[in-house]
Amino acid sequence: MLRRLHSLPGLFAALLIAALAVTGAFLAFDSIIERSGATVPATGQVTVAALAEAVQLRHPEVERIVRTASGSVIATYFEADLPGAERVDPLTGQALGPHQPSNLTRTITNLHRSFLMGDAGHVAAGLGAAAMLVLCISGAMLLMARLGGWGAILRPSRGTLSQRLHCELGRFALIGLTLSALTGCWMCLATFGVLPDGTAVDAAALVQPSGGARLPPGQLAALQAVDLSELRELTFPYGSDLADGYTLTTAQGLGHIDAATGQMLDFTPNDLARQVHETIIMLHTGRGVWPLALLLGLAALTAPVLAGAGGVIWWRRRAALPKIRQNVGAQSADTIILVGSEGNSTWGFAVTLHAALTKAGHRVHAAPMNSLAPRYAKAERLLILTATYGDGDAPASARLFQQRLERSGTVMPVAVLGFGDRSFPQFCGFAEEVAAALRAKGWPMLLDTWLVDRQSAQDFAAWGDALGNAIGTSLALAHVAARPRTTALELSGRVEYGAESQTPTAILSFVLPAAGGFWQRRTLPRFEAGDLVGILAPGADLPRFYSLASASTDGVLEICVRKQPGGVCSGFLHELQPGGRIEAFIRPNPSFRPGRGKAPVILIGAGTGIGPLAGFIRHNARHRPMHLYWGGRHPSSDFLYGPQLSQYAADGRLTRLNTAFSRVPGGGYVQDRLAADAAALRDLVQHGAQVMVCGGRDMAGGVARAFATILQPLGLDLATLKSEGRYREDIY
Ligand SMILES: Cc1cc2nc3c(=O)[nH]c(=O)nc-3n(C[C@H](O)[C@H](O)[C@H](O)COP(=O)(O)O)c2cc1C
Repeated sequence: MLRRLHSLPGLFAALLIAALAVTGAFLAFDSIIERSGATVPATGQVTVAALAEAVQLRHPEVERIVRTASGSVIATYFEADLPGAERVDPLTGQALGPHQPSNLTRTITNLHRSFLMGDAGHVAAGLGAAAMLVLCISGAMLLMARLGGWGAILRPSRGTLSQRLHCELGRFALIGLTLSALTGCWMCLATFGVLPDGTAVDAAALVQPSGGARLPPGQLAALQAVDLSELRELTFPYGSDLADGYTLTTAQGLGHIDAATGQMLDFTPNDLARQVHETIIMLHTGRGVWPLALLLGLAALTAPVLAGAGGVIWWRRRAALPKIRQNVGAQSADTIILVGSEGNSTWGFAVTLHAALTKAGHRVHAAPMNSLAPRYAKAERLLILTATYGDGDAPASARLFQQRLERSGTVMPVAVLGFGDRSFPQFCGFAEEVAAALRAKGWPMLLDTWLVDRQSAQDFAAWGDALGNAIGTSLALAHVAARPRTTALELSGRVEYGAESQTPTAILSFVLPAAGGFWQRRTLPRFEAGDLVGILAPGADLPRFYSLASASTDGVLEICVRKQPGGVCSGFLHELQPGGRIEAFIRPNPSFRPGRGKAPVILIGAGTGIGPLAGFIRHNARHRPMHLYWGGRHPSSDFLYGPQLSQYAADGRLTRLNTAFSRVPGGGYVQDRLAADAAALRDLVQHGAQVMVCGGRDMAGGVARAFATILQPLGLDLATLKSEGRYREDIY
């Protein structure tokens, strides 16, 4: 709901808001420029009386003196019956030059207020401000949910470039945009009289002027008592009409002054509505308060970029979701299917289940797990299908589920089906965690938690039978996995290692095959080091995933593959000769990338885990401190990337290389090197270092234990570091 609330007005109002924001930014910077060019006397330095006298000496037929919010003083007058206007030096009352309001500023002001369309435009601008307010509030809540609460407001954001851009800019501009939107709504409502603006009506003076001979303005006591900084506008008495007096508008109110006695005849102070309205205008425009104008202007400039990045995120999310036919609304469905997926294969199973239940006469709603609603009006059961990622962690579309479950007020029979891979120790760990959380909240279980290994269609069909029995509907779940869309790549080079230690390992480089036709891809799909490539070996239904050691900007797709005993895909890749082809697709892995900034990075890996770590170092063009701890068997047979690492250390991309070889006399493992370097590592952590671990499960376990010990004296633990995104793992 929150996401929809954030994306729908975002999409509809993107153009409207972008126009308001760009024009608003122009006006904010325009006011800063005007302010920087204006001379502003100190309080107490100049009285309105002195200025009025100086101006009238030069222009006997002066009509009005106006002081703008930016501090500029403008005088209007008649000379030989022709109207004139000039800018006035507030210190001396001397002319600074003719006053020529900029046409551009006027046009942009009107564009900003009403899109040059009168009342209809005012309404559109008001709706734009309202949409922006909804976006700011829903965006702030989404941001908090993403970062992990208000306490984590400064935590670095993660995700794709557009997600990070949207988060970081949104966080920077939140206060400015919210202020602009809120005050913009207020001003629009005030324009149409829905809210009071307390506009003072200049009625004639309540007390009649004496009608005597006029004194020079410099001698009028009521004007002598007003400091220039208080002035808004001073209207001079008309021509020779002795019954006419001065009208003075100040920050406090409006009064009339007898031109002969210099006495204030009456004074109407601004009422509360006027004071509030003026404060709102100041908060909206930043006029007179240049740091606020700067904040508002910069915040407004981010709005078009936020809209663009938000649009990309929305489009990607939409494109990634499978199209489900006859997906009933959440509040009308009798069966809710919630899906936790990262690579979308679980969605394929959900579609099969949805179709079977719909065919059996149920009204079914399917959605990501993150969309768990606080209540469902008609639902009789909830079916959760979820994959597991990381080391027993939630997939992307389920990260908010447990938080939402905590707040949910609903309870109904539920069944959890886990999707995972038995080669991971936390087999379907997240599904088990979700089932336990539901039980703890008192949700009755329709079935025990079932687990599906490696997307097995048989496991799924068996669960379908059990579910059918439990709900009294016969379900035949025949799932045929959709083959991912792949790109053909050609092996361009291989470097082999590990022959002596009986661990054949190869660094394989792939390129696009030479163009074979107009329709063939000409550039590599986009990826970064640390992303995953799924490779479908000939005849295999399921892809094997490898961490990428290169980025697409390198022009090659590079992976490190160790030959597994009996491994279909690793065997196929090791047999592949230059020119041989693979079918591959990219799976972004944004959670395994060095965070932004200059903080040091501690890279830890063993064996082929060096792949993405070497990629990170290769792309460390800014020479941010990078410390590599890597473990292998023997330096002469399997020192992967040995020559490149020496090169990186020499040119400054790698700060320190620490290797541990297990098959040399007195050798050890990478965690031993960490323990020996505990003090230096603690120092790096204290300087904000991020730790990135890549490699096999046993190594990762040993590293985690070693690091927990290293952190202890700092009063830190791994869980804290992980929650801050400073301890990231890519384990296989
Ligand atoms: C990087 C990565 C980490 C994984 N971690 C686990 C895990 O800890 N436990 C598990 O059972 N399966 C794990 N898996 C396997 C996935 O859960 C499994 O392939 C699932 O079917 C993927 O579903 P999806 O395509 O809908 O995301 C992992 C897969 C990948 C690519």
